[in-house]
Order: sequence, then C-alpha cells, then structure tokens
Amino acid sequence: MTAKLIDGKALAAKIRADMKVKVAQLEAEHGYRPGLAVVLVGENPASQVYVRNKIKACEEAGIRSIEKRLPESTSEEDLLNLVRSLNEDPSVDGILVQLPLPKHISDLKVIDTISPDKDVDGFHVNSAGRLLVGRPGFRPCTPAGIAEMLDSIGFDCSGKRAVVVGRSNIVGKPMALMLLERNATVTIAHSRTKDLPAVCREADLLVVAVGRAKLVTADYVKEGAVVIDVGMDRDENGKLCGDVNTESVLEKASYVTPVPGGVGPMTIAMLLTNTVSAALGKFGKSLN
Ligand SMILES: Nc1nc2c(c(=O)[nH]1)N[C@@H](CN(C=O)c1ccc(C(=O)N[C@@H](CCC(=O)O)C(=O)O)cc1)CN2
Ligand SMILES: [Mg+2]
Repeated sequence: MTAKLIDGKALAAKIRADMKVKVAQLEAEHGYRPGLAVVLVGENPASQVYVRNKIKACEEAGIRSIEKRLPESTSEEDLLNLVRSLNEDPSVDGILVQLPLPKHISDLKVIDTISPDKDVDGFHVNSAGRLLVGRPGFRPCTPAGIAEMLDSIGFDCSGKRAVVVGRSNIVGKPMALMLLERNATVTIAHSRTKDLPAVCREADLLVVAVGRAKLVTADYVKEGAVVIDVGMDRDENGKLCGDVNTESVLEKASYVTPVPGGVGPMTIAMLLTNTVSAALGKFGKSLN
C-alpha cells in the first residue's frame, strides 16, 4: 500500500476561513469581535515563531490579538498578576500562555490561574477534568486538530485499535481520552513500554508524540494503518522532521501526516476555533 498524505495546511486554511465567517457574523449581529490574549515570556526562538503565526492567523480571521511580551527574567508573581488582570478584562475571550515557560516559573501555577472560561488552550485542570468525564469544555488544540484530520479522511474510530505513543498532559493523555470518547480501544505507550514496535503494530490508528526524530519506521506499522505524526524534531542535518520516518512508513500505512504541514497548522486552527467558541459563549451561542 502507498499512503496518502493528510494535508494539515489545507485543512487548517479551511477551518480558519470558516472561523472568519463566524467572526464576521458575530460582529454583524452583536458589534463584537473576539479577542485572544497571547502571552510570551522570554526569547525561545521556536515559541517566537509559533506566537507570530498565531497572531497572524487571528488577524486574518478578524480576531483581535492582545500581545503581551515579557522578558525572560519576569517573576512568577508578575506573570500570575498579568493572567489575573486578563481574567478580569471583558474584551479578552481567550488567554494563551505560550509554553515552555522559563524554568523559574511553574507552568501548572500559571495555567491554573487562567479563568476556565478563557482557557482556549484546554490545559486547565477544569478543562482536563471535563474531557475526562465527557462534559463539554475546551479541548487541547493539538488532539482536537488530529480529531478534525481523522474526520477529514472519514476515519471512524469506533471499534478500532488506537495506540498513542507519549503521555504528555497536552497531547498524549488528552488524545487518548478523545479517541476513547470516539469509541476506539486505546493503548497509551511510553518510554517504559516493552517491545514498542509490537505494540504499535496492533494499531489501526497510531498517534506518535514523543519528540524523538524519525523513531517510527515501517516495522512499527500495521498494513493500512493511519499514522499521525505530532513530532517537531530536527534530523541529523538540522532539518525539521517528525517522530515518524515518513518515507519508510509510506509503503505500509494508508494515511500519514507530514511534518511540516500536518498536525502543526491544525494546532493553530483549533486555537482560533476555541477562541471563537469562547466569544460565542458570551452571547449564549455555540459553534454548532
Ligand atoms: N500554549 C501552548 N504552548 C504550546 C503549544 C500549544 O498548543 N499551546 N503547542 C506547542 C507549540 N505550538 C503551538 O504553540 C505549535 C508548534 C508547531 C506548529 C506548526 O505549525 N509547525 C509547523 C512547522 C513550523 C516550523 O517551521 O518550525 C508545521 O508543523 O508545519 C504550530 C504550533 C508547544 N507549546
Ligand atoms: Mg517551568
């Protein structure tokens, strides 16, 4: 079998265009435009790129972005106070604090200070709990984007074997819960899993989010499986690549997501979706 690539860039562009329409409708009906606060602490080069792309995506969709750039030396208390002031600001619908934060700041404290109503990253313990018990709430953007990609190829999770490699709070764990919600039989594999290739070969759907360049080769893949690559790594030549050796896997999988141009752009599209959803909520409306 020769796999097809799932074009995340094109799907993200479509979702962003849909959000632009929703924003225009909201403005026409209520004279209100959604606002996203984007908080970046320090000068991590990758974070600067992601934040720039998020702000650009907001602009194109008609979402106001409220940029807050703080120096690396910012104290935890100052950052918490900024988040508290954004919580109180009625023109801010969503608050995004770009991760990773500097070492002297606790990610958890900052995330848990964000008002759950404005938690468009879906990282707050309230959002995580809602996902766990199947209640509506903000879903983390990367797994939500992957769910959209699966819908786009007509992949029905029900009864399928899904293996999620990686157990982070922002990708692996929420992804596993979202697949369970869609009635897949889900395994979470991680660095202590014995015989990882054999576990992965059980999967009809393989989601890899471990941060190890080109770890997954054809030997990990069942014939016809769908392979989702969440990695954002560098190969031996410093070139951007994922956790999946795409070339190797292409011969076995039915679908593979590329890096770049796969899951990454979907993460940003879903951030816009969550922000529009937060703003609609203010007017007693929802996206669907
Ligand atoms: N507050 C958050 N922090 C982080 C998140 C997040 O969702 N919220 N996720 C990642 C980084 N991230 C978004 O913030 C992100 C990473 C990558 C991409 C992306 O589009 N990648 C491109 C390639 C970009 C490049 O050339 O370097 C692609 O895959 O095509 C978007 C968003 C950690 N932090
Ligand atoms: Mg930290």
